[in-house]
Amino acid sequence: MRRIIIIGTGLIGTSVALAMRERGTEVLLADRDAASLELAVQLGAGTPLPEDGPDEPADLAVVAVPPAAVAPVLLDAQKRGLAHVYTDVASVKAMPLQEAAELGCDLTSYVAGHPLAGSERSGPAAARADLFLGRTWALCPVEETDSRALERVRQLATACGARTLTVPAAEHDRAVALVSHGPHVVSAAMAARLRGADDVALSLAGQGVRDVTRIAAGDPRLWLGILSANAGPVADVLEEVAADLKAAAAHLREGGEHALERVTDLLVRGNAGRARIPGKHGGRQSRYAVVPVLIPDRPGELALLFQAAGVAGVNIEDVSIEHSPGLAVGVVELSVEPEAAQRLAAELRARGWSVPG
Ligand SMILES: NC(=O)c1ccc[n+]([C@@H]2O[C@H](COP(=O)([O-])OP(=O)(O)OC[C@H]3O[C@@H](n4cnc5c(N)ncnc54)[C@H](O)[C@@H]3O)[C@@H](O)[C@H]2O)c1
Ligand SMILES: O=C(O)C(=O)C[C@]1(C(=O)O)C=C[C@@H](O)C=C1
Repeated sequence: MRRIIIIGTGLIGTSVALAMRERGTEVLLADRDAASLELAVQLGAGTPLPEDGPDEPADLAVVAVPPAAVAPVLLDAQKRGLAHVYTDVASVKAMPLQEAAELGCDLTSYVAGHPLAGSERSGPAAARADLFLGRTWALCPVEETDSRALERVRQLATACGARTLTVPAAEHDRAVALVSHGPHVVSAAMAARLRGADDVALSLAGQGVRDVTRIAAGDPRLWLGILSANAGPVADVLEEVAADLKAAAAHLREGGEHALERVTDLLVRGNAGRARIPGKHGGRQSRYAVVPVLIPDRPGELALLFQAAGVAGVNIEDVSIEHSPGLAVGVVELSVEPEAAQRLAAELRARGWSVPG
């Protein structure tokens, strides 16, 4: 694709833009929020879409705004003739499709889409070009959809490193209620218990509670829009989870062999369900190697670490810090090109850093 337009330069829109820029596609960006647009431009995601549109329609326009804004933004883009083909990335599909039809959008050139990749963070600062690598990208064509439009959106997903799954919108929404929207609410319910947690409990927080609550950090406004647009299927999942939790609580209070067997049954069913999730721990594939470094909790340590990487001539592509409150050390994970990982580890060890593995 020669040129695409991204409307909505948040986490997903900017990530698509960065992925396509890496492949040499020209990207024109628009967002109603001037600061988001400016940051996306500074990150190298593309150039601002001129007020009066492009000189000729782009190959594709990606509408990357919250679910409730998809149909009106699509209608406006189509009226302005911004592109030949349009897609969106919203986490629900039936509602935007229905609203697009009601507003009189052209459904032949619009392919509803949803990349199953994201983050608990929002905005362009959290965007990354490799966000979609190895992930599934759902496409929900309708009867009216032009097959060439479908093919073009499939090309976009493939160019971003994802594999596509074509699925009817209603089926998509029921499926994501189970694998994405329900889990979000469950995570929020557990994380909400921590609001009143005391210092002892918080200092005992390990990886388990971090894993279970990571997605609870997501933007409540965006998530309310997602959940309310998929209310019935999400409520079905939550009722089943609630029934399991209620039964587990009752059996634990009751105690005794029989009751505890019922708790074991839930844990075993949990093992079986978890084992069915495809892929390596469901995690994002990355093209980078990760070098873990133990780092003392002292001012200036990170600066020294980055300086050592500079001396080794290694570019740090990404960095994350695992740090438990009150502990004197943390683990910094440096993401680097695979061929640079050994060189970096050797340089850091030579300078006295502890690099496990
Ligand atoms: N966050 C995730 O993990 C994730 C994953 C897959 C899909 N999605 C979907 O992607 C879409 C965007 O989510 P995000 O996480 O990138 O959100 P975000 O908040 O990071 O970005 C949304 C952007 O859309 C802009 N915007 C809102 N209304 C607009 C309008 N009318 N015109 C132009 N710009 C407008 C906002 O200013 C913002 O910059 C949502 O539909 C969401 O359901 C999110
Ligand atoms: O990894 C995360 O942080 C996400 O929440 C991503 C996630 C998901 O549930 O998998 C969340 C919502 C999107 O619609 C797609 C992906």
